[in-house]
Amino acid sequence: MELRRGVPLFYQQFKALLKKNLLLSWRNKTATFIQLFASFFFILLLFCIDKGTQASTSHTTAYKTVLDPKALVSPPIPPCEQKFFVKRPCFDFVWSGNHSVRLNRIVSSIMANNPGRKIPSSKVKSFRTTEDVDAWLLNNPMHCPGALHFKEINATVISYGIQTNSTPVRDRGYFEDPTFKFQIPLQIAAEREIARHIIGDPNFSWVVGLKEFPHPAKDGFSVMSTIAPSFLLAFAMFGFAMQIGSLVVEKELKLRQAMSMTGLYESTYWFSWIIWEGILTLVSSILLILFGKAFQFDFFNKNNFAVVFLVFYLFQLNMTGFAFMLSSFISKSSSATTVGFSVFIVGFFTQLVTVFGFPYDIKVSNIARYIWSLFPPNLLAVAVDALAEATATPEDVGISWSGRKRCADDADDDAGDECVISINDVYIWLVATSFVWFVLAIYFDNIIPNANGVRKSIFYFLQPGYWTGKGGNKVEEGHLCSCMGSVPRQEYVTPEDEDVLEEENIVKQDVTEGTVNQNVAVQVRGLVKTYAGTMTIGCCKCKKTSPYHALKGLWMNFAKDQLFCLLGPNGAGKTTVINCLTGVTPVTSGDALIYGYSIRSAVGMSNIRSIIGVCPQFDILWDALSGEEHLHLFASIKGLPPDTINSAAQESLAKVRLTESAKVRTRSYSGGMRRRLSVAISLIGDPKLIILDEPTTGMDPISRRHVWDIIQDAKKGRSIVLTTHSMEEADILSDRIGIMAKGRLRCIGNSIRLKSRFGTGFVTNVSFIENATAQSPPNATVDHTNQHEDVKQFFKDHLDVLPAEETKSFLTFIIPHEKEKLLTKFFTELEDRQQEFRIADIQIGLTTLEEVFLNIAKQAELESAAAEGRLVTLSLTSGVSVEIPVGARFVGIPGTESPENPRGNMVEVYWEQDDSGSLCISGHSAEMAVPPDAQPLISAAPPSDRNLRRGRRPVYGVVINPNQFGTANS
Ligand SMILES: Nc1ncnc2c1ncn2[C@@H]1O[C@H](COP(=O)(O)OP(=O)(O)OP(=O)(O)O)[C@@H](O)[C@H]1O
Repeated sequence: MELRRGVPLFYQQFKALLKKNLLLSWRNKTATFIQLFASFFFILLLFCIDKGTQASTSHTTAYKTVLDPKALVSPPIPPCEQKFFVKRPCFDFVWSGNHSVRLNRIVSSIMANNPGRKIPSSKVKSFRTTEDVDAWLLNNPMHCPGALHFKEINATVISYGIQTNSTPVRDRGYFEDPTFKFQIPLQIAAEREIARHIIGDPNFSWVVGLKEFPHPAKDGFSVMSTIAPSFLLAFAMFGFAMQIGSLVVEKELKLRQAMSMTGLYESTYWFSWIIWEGILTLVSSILLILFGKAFQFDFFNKNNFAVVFLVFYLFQLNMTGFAFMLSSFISKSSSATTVGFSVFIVGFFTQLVTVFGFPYDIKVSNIARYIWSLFPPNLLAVAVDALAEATATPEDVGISWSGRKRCADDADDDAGDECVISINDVYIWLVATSFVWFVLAIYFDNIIPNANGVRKSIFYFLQPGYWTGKGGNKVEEGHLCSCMGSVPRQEYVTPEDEDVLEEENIVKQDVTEGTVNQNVAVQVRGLVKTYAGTMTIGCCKCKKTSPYHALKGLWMNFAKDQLFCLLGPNGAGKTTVINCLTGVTPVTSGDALIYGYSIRSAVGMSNIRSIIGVCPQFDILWDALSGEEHLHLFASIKGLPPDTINSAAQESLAKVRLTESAKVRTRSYSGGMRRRLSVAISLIGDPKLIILDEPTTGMDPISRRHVWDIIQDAKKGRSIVLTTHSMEEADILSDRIGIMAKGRLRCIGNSIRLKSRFGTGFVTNVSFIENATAQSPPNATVDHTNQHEDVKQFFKDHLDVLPAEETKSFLTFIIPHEKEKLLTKFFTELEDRQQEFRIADIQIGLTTLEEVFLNIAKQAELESAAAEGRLVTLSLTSGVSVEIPVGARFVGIPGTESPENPRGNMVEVYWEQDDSGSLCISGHSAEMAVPPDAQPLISAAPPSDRNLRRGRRPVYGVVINPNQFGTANS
């Protein structure tokens, strides 16, 4: 099948990724809804705050333009209850001068003639003198808003004085004005009634009108310029945190790595995200303005639509770039909210500062302004402030499209030269910094180590190969701020195993002759992978790790049309081999050719990606996508022609028996189904090489057998590299097996060869005639012991072996390979005596692959322990403890020498591997005399004994070379 390449592939991948983003957003409806519609809630909040603010200033016309002020005509004395926070019982007024009859009459008239309301006598309190009133007011604060003090001078003159309660009392945000509310009505009433009394005309009157000045509206508290920037920033934070989360999740779950392994262009990846986020921000910006208009904000109604839209759209786009850049530094998606919140908090304060005028003022240096403008919330604040200013009063008309280039103060001639930034300048800043964020996002993404600790050099973009696509993909490992320790060269070690050596020589011959073997799918040429030790300098500590040789020089061929199985204990290096072959991790030295393409070349790797299918060790799937959608996505990324994608996906699903669950989201898949889908993804596009890293892990036996069938089927016409911990799987599926341990290939060959070379020998099961009693007289007892003893003796006499396992009905013997020549004759004779020994059946077979595996793993562990010189304490049954090297078999015990036994005693130590594969002592033999011909190999004591310095004196065993004496070594 011809796969797409170049621009058509870019477009196909772009469409597939856009569809994936659309599906993920659609499936994650709550988050998407919040991202798009959060503006509604913030606009609603702004509306409520605006209404609240208007209510709190409704008593004053200061914030309104007053052109034709209305007069307040002869205001009445208000009831005392209208005084803020008055205490009951309260009085509308108190007065002094009650000893005078005339004055009493005047006050009665004030009460009776109060416009609109007669004042009852219970609401007025009289005193004789001014001092009495003062004493009462002092003792009864807040019980009365005003006092009148009358004095009769003569028949035609009555003087009066007024007192008001001027304690500043605030209610719902504003202070009561005692002059207008209480003093002036009292004054008008007193003067009116005194005049009527003196003139003697009860209807004498005049009209007093109280009017404010006509005035322009005062600049007051503007919700849009003060609170709105923070609110709009908070609204943008939803999208911001989600964008970081989406990018980091794909990184964290290695989804991006899986797509890259399938051949995804880096440019497509970024482009698809930018376009998708661009669409979301476009919609949310339009919705924001529509909601603003719906709530009748002048800010949205009077300013030109395009002017306001561009502010919010460019700001949100800028925040997207900012989010992309920050996501490079974050490795856990759970941190996205924290980062979003932190940016909001910082933005909140810097916006406050911006609204107060810093640094967008002619007096502040340009440098400060440029630095300040790098933080997107500040640009939003300055733009929103300008737009709010332009619609602050009813007379303001807002900013038109053509007016976007004018500074807010330009209209004001006096302050015209003060303005430093127009809305148009904000646009330019937002566009320019968005571009910077996107470029930095790609740059940091390349130079900050990915989930596998791989990154590019900090100057990678200066390499011409990066731009031409030839060799510019060189990657490094380790953290940016880590000082890489020097990587020691991996010394060449000649393989001990003859098959491994032969394989190595075959590959080396190809390398020397420069030939590419046409029968070989993958040729591994001296692959070395060393994870460099790093020294990370933290704030208070320095963490140092030493280099680790994960692969120590692998030479092998994986033939075409064959399944090669890589086995090995945990940490052997299997996944590292796969990661090197798939370009996930760079190789330290050596190379590998996959169908002739080198994994070390960028061009080679891009060709390799189109011909391989990979099933990674852990399922790399989007929970919200279905099995079918996964296959469509990966098929598109791979470059399958669009008209074949659906059929290829259906075929792959059918192969792994997931057709019925094709439309079910993988969140609902069982572990086995997820694994099968991963296998299906690796099969899509008919790859020439399939790499399966533990494909059946976690599967039940039925699913496992089914996947084996799939693999058997897939073997036809292509090569498969399989790693597994299931020996049964390896035995059934493999054409060839390589067992690795500690980064080296330990053996290679087909299953039978490995078993015969590395197994302990032939397993022979002898089963006895069951229910022998049935053929014996009823009360006769069959002596199993005798039966068994005879057979045991027969094996002992002829092959010198004892049973490895014994039950009532069978005996199991392991016959070493060396005895192979004796076997034909031995079994013929045993069969002849079958009746005599009452043997029902004799079965003979090779030892299992598992045993081979365990032997190889144990051998590797022993070698490594010996090389590292690790010590462990052997506690003897005699009570003595000796320090011995891990893996030592025969150990002489110091202090057991005697005149009769001058060489002392030794024990044979039995080793086993614990769950983690490390060697541990399982027991030891009885003490025996060290044979005279045995040679001590080494003393376990290290040259400088730290324990001695601590005052303890450990006993060190003497390792004895088992080859130096005959009997013990058998
Ligand atoms: N990025 C890394 N940095 C340092 N050491 C690493 C890194 N990745 C792997 N290793 C080490 O390399 C060794 C080989 O690891 P690898 O994953 O290849 O083993 P494996 O044979 O696949 O094991 P398993 O069967 O558990 O998957 C291990 O000791 C591992 O700790």
